[in-house]
Amino acid sequence: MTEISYRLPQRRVLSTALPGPRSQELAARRKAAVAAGVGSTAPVYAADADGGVIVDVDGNSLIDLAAGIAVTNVGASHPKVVAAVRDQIERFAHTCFMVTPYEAYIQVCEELSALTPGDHEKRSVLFNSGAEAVENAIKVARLATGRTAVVAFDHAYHGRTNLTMALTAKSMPYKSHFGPFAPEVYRMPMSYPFRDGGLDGVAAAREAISRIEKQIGADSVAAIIIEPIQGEGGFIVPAAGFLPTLVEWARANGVVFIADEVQTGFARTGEWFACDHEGVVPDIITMAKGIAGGMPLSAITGRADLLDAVHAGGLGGTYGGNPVACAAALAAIEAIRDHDLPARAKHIGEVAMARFTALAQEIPAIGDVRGRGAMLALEFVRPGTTEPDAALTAAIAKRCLEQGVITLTCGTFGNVIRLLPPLVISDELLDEALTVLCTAIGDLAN
Ligand SMILES: Cc1ncc(COP(=O)(O)O)c(CNCCCC(=O)O)c1O
Repeated sequence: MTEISYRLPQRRVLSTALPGPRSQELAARRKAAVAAGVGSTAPVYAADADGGVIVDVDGNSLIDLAAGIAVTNVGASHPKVVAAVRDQIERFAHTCFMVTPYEAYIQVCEELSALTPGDHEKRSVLFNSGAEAVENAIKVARLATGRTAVVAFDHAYHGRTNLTMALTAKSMPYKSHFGPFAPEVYRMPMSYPFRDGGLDGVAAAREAISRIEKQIGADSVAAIIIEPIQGEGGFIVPAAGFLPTLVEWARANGVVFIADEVQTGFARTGEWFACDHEGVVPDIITMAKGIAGGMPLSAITGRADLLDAVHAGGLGGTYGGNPVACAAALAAIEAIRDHDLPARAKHIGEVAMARFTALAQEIPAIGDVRGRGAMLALEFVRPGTTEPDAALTAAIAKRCLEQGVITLTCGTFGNVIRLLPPLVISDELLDEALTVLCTAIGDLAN
C-alpha cells in the first residue's frame, strides 16, 4: 500500500477570527453577485486544500470533516489527480464524446464494469452530476421495461432537477415552491431502525412491497431507486435484510433495482460500494462525488441488456464524461487502490465509532450513532425521547466551525451531524477533529 503524503501541513491553525478579513470582503462581493439561494456551510473562503485540511484566504487552516459532501475521498489535490488533469488539459479540454470520442471515457467505463458489484456483463454512460446520473438511470429503466412508475423511499435524496426532486423526500430546502414535479413517483416507508422501533429489515421490506403491490401494482413499476445508506436524509443504514429483500422482489417482478451510490460510493463506507456490505447486486448503480477526486463526473453502470436497449443517441449530453474529468477519475481510482482507501475508511469508522459510542453513554441527547466506514452520523434528540433537536445540532456544528473544524449536518429533521472526512486524513488530524467535535457535544448537550 502506498503511504499517503501531503503537500500542505496537516494542522489546525486559526490566525484570525472566522471569517477573517479577506473572507468578509468576499462575502460582501458575493452578496452583490451570487444568488441568495445558494447557501454555504462555512463562512470562510477556500484558498488551498490538501489531505484533511482546507486553508482559507486569511491563512487559517481548518480540519475538513465534510470532503465537499463526500467528494474528495482522495483529498482535494491528490498528486496523481493533479498530474492527470494537467496532462489532459494541456492536450484538450473537450471534443464531446458524442462528436469525437476519446479513450479515457472507455477506460473509465471499463473500470466501472470491474469495480461495481456483480460479475455480469455491464455497460456504462458518463455524465456530470449525480442528479443527471439518476435521471438517466430512470430513463433506461422506463424504456427497458416499458413501464412508468418509480418507487423511492422516505428520507431519500436524489438531486435537484425536476425528476430527482420528485424522488427526493424533504421539501425544504430542496423542493419547496419548485413544483409541479414529475409524475409517476411513489414513496414507500424506509427501514430507519432508530425511528421505526428497530423493525426487522425483512419485515420492513415486506411492508414496503405490500404497499407497492396494493397502491401501484408490480407490473406498473419500472424501477425501485434507493440509497444503500441514505445520505442527506440522515445517514440512515437500513436494517439487515431490507435491501436484499427489495432486490429479490424486484428481480421476481421485472422491476429494475437502482442503487444510488452517489454519496456512498468509491470506498466511502469501507467497501468500494455500499451494496457490497450485504452482497447486493443492483441492476443499475448511479455514481458521482468520490469518482473523480473532485472533478465533476457521474456515471450509471448497469446490466448490458438494460443499457443497450436504448436506441442510438438516446443517452448522452454535451459534457458527459468530459476528458479532463475522466483523466481525474482514472487517477482517483488508482489512488483509492494505491492507498487501499476502503480499508482506510473502515479504520476511520472504527476510530470514530469508538469515540461516539463512548460519548453516547454519557450524553442522552445523542439518540443514535450509526453509519459504515467513514460515513458516520450522530442523531440528536431531546433526552429520553426521539424528538429531533435541530437547534442543538446546529449549535454543535457552529462550535466546531469556531474551533476550526468543518462539519456538515443533515437529516429530514435537521438533527444529524455527519462525519465525512477525506479518506486520506491522517490519524492525528482525525483524532484532533474528533476531540473538537466530542468536546463541543459535551459542552453544549449537557
Ligand atoms: C445519494 C445522492 N444522489 C444524488 C445526488 C445529487 O448529486 P449532484 O451531483 O448534487 O446532482 C446526491 C447529492 N448529495 C448532496 C447534495 C447537496 C445539495 O445539493 O445540497 C446524493 O447524495
